[in-house]
Amino acid sequence: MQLSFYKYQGTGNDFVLIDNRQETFPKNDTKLVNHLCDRRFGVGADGLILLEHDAEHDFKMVYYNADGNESTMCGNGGRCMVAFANFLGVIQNETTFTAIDGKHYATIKDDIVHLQMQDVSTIELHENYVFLDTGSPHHVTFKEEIDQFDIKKEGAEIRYGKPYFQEGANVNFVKKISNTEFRVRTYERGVEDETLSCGTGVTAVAIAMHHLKETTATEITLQVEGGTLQVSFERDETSYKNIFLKGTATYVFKGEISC
Ligand SMILES: N[C@H](CCC[C@H](N)C(=O)O)C(=O)O
Repeated sequence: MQLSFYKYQGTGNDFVLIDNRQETFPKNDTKLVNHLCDRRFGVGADGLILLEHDAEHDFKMVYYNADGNESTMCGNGGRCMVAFANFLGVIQNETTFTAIDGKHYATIKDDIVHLQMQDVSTIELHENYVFLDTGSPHHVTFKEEIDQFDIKKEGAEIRYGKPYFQEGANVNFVKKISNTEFRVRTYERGVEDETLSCGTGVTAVAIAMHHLKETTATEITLQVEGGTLQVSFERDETSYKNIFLKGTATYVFKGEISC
């Protein structure tokens, strides 16, 4: 089978994007998705995302981790899908689309995408970490020596350990830079390694830092390995709302692969 794909990246979190509006992609073929994401035998990516028709909104995104399994919301992938939909002419400069965690409003100008994330009303405070779900599950913990530690080892120990076990969680290590800026490195579930950026992850970090009173800002800059992201939000007495993840989403190349 010949498969056309597009490669996009959002602050270094990279994806194989496929226009599946004709519904020809074998969606249950876990081995195929894993192969396409393989950085030596396939295209290479942190994940694969299908663009499909949606009954109510402009399009639907279906997200798969590099391990081949369909997974929960991908914030950087959502931003790349908005850029892809704009490139295909499916949308102009604003959209509402459907993902596994519900509908998302987004705007695009040049290659900057502002993506609205789901509201967050449950935040678990633990002794040395915070857990919250921003469309994907995130464990957030401080790491002073953020440049000098084995993120794959320490990230995997947390991701597979209690209370996550096989279902897992994404693990975000944070260092405060200022009241409005934090450095984040993320070990991603389903990639089972560090990614250069994690959209739902930096969203979780921004909200956790505000909740812990590490910041009074409601527009926060997150320095990630692959670049810089902004997260803005409003806080009412019960939840975080109007949460936006903002940053570049870039077309890299188009290709054909036989598989
Ligand atoms: N690996 C995540 C999904 C992708 C999250 C990340 N790439 C993002 O940008 O939000 C999980 O299985 O929970």
